[in-house]
Amino acid sequence: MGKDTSFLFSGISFNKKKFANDFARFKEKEQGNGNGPTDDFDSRKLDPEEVAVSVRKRKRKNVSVSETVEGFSVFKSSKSVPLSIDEQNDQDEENQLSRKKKDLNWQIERDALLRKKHLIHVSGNNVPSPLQNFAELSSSYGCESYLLHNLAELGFEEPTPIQRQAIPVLLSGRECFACAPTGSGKTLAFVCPMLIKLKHASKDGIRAVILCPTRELAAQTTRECKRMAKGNKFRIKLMTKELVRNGDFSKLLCDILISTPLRLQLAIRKKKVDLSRVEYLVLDESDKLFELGMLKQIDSVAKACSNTSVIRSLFSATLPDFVEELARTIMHDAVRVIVGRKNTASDTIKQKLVFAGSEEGKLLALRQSFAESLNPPVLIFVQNKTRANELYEELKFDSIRVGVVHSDLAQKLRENAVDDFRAGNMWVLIATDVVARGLDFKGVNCVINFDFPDSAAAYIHRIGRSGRAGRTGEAITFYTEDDVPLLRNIANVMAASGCEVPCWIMALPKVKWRRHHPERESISTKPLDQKE
Ligand SMILES: Nc1ncnc2c1ncn2[C@@H]1O[C@H](COP(=O)(O)OP(=O)(O)OP(=O)(O)O)[C@@H](O)[C@H]1O
Repeated sequence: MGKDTSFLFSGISFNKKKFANDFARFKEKEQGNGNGPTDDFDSRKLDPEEVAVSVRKRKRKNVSVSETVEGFSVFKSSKSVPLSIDEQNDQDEENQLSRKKKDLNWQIERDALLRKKHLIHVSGNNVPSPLQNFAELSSSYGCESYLLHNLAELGFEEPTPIQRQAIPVLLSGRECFACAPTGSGKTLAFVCPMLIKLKHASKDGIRAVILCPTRELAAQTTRECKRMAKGNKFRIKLMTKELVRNGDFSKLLCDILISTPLRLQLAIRKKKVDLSRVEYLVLDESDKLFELGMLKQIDSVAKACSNTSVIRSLFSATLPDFVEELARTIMHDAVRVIVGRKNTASDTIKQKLVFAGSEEGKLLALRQSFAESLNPPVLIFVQNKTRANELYEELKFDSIRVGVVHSDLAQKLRENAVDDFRAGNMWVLIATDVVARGLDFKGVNCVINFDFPDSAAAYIHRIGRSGRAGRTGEAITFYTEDDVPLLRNIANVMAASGCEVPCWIMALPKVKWRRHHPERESISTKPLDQKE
């Protein structure tokens, strides 16, 4: 046996006397012309370079290097063999791979912890990491300094949970449907990535569209967008009635267009706008937009945004299952982001239910509560326009500064009412659900549901006008016998956000909520002959 292979049998002694015949045959083969048994591994001369080549070959075939051969660790001894350049490269490659693997695991762990801390729940393939801070926008996503400067000027130190996750999702070019509590900064979550991705103003036509269910919200979003874009020359336009009538978008430069679905649909029909270059389409308050009344309008806008690489995103504080299902069928590889528990109210709002007995009882309770402590600004929601006017007529002589807003008012009056309330000139604003969604009235102390809301979602959005951006707020909901069957549904929302609810209400049977618009007695206390 050649000495080169002796390490394979170290510790084994061969009795040459006892196996003399075998030994003689073996000798013959060894001393022959070199055409010895090629399948006899023991007799082969092992050259270190050959070992290295074989290792590489084996590695390429995904065979582990530390694998043992017939019970012997063949490569243990290779420690003593100096590594060739190829070997060294292989080892470096391997080290790099294991480092990458470690980094990836660390990143996954870090992401999970951050999401857990901020109650962020995600689903989808390869969900991008949540933001640790706003600075990451520039280090990882090329955000320009004007935007970081604007964020700092507004006093936004940390991203809110929805911003932490939705911004990187959209910046990674993924579609997204997101649900986060009222007042949690969803607007910035879709405006910020849009500004970063569009980079600069261009003459290419409309590149982003934001749809909002009401004109007030569209106007507010336009303001917010402009505030964020300060220092950049983006053309950000609100679709007004005048623009639909007289605007010529072929001449009007516009990068980002904000509109209600109806106005945009009209403009599309009149061939006033070309949406074929739209890269971003946002449906804010998406569940409202997907309601029957607006679905057709949304459909025509979505079709007009014909660019196949358009990135669509859906945002709301309430995300019913039917919207999720719809979203899944129309979106590609979308990421779902939920902050907290889906369809719950903000936990900074103290919620209360008050039995008012009758319509008359509600007015009494309201006046009594104002007499005890009126802590403006207060927002009062009623069921319809008639009742909004009736309540306004009752309160306007009560020496409190009160206003009213609903969709029958002229646009200018609507705007004035909202602006006066925002500015603090008006203490109490009586409203229909037209201002229930999205409007950011800073510091509303109390929301009063004078009339029971017509759905759990309406309740969440109405009371969400207070307790915004981490502030505290209060919500009082009056109810009468007519509303008792649906009390449990509201109580569930209250309990989910940590409010106390009487046991008897939680013991009420659960009912499927249909649109709740009971016939209510008039609010007006005027004698019949003086009523309009
Ligand atoms: N990172 C931040 N830090 C502090 N405040 C913020 C931050 N982002 C947004 N805000 C402020 O929070 C408030 C609520 O934001 P926004 O209106 O976007 O909420 P929202 O989640 O869209 O609410 P809604 O569901 O009612 O539409 C605004 O006044 C906004 O300026």
